[in-house]
Amino acid sequence: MRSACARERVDVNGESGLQTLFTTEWPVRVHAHEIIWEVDNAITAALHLGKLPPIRDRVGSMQSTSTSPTGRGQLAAYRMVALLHQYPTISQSSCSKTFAPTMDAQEAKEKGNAAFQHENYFEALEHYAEAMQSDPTNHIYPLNRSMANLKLKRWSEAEADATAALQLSPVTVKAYFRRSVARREQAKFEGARRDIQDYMDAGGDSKCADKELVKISAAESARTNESTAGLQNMAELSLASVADLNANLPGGFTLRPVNGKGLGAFASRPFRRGDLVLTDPPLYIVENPDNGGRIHQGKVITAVKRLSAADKQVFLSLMNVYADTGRFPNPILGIHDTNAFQVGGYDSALCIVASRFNHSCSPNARYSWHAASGRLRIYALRDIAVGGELLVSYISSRRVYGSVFRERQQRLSMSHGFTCSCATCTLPKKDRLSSDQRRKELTRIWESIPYYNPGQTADRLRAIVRAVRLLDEEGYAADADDFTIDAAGICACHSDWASVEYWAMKTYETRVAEFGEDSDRAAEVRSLSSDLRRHPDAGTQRKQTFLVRL
Ligand SMILES: C[S@@+](CC[C@H](N)C(=O)[O-])C[C@H]1O[C@@H](n2cnc3c(N)ncnc32)[C@H](O)[C@@H]1O
Repeated sequence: MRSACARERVDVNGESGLQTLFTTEWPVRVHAHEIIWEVDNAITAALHLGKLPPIRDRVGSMQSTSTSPTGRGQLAAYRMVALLHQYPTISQSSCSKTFAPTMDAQEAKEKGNAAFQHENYFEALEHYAEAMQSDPTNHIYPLNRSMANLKLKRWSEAEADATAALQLSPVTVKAYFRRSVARREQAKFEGARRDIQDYMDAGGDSKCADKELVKISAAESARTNESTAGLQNMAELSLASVADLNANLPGGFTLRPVNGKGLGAFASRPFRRGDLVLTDPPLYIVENPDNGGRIHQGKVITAVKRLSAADKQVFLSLMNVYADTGRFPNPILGIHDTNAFQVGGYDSALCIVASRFNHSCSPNARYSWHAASGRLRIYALRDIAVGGELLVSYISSRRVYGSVFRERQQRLSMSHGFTCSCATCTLPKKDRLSSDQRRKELTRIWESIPYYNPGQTADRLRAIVRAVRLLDEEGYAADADDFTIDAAGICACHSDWASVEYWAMKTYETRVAEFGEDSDRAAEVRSLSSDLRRHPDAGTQRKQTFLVRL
């Protein structure tokens, strides 16, 4: 064990304390928590002494040269670097503020504790989040929030909070324990066991540790016996939670874990192009400011707070892709942003079941808002066999089929917070380049269409045919109507009524299959052929018959 004398030195002078820490030959039996305790202490002292910058430099250089024979000194160094990253901009004058929790934070924590005692875990989450915002240096707030998240079975959030508590204070025994539970529930057994080891190293209760290790082993063997295909990849939800979710689905598909994407929806019956897969009433709808560029945070929070307890629970079971990023300190906003659909112009709606559908850059299904019934619908864009994943596109038509791999990756990462791993984005390089070529050509055609002069109408129609074929080759089963509607219009200018009929019918069929017969989009083109006959541009060009067809 370390001598009391060394510990005193750490207490009074962060810098020399650290020097002691990293130049001492550590006996093998020294526990990690002791080193970490020292490191934590040294940082505190350094902050008070205003000696943070020299310590930061020193740790940087010591990281790779720790003298600990057990490797634990190195672990401590890494944790220390993590800790220092929390304070990169702290000036000497702000040190005391950093370590003196504000009244607001304390008050929020107490409100959180009161809510927790009354089993209002959801409310507790919010108070702890407020406390964390007012005082991001106090490990107790994320620690408490991790417990509230455990009660709500929000395992990945509980794990993230426990990690945050440990980054702020690496000897928080409870945080190791809570993180182990959260990891066990997510089937991260190795991490869960490591946490229990750290829990014991940090002085945790050995009986509790033993019980938890038994639970980890039981969960692991239950999982090994689990025969359902795909469950091996499950990282977000426990088996029981997935079963609960499946019990409440409308039919036609089930939810299953998909590698690296959380859950996804898989067909449990065959679908034909145009079949209605789902009609989903929103939990809530909020108006977004600035034409949908940003979410209206206050309105979202109010809408969620007004939900029934059961609906709140369902809401909280949804994915929060921002949980570990700090982009949305309030998890409500992170969940909303991950899952909400833009509907009816610039509003956003949260639909529980539809939210489980993953994105593809070559989707086989599409969501559309049916304003008359106030429901979000999902239609099959292609025939889908039993077992196929139902995939929608989260970004609008031309932005998907007209964008190459890199542009789509960037767009989805910026606007939706994830790196797309759909089948198109993970094609082997050669095939991906071909896909990029097709999408570039689609953009070129789209941009060139308005510039064909009246003498080149046959070429314009041929370009439209080429575009529809490219969509098909690309496995992109939507949006042919973007092109066919133009073909109908241009044929009307030349009074080619047979062609108008043909292209108008193609456009209508697409809209019916993709949005439903009773949709506004289908209604817009239902009488396209007769509308075009009356259109002011009809017959304005030399009469001509075109035989260009798909
Ligand atoms: C609306 S949720 C979809 C359902 C989600 N998979 C679940 O488990 O609840 C959106 C999240 O799913 C994941 N996801 C969906 N499509 C994806 C894709 N093509 N590639 C990678 N992750 C995807 C991302 O984490 C994204 O933030």
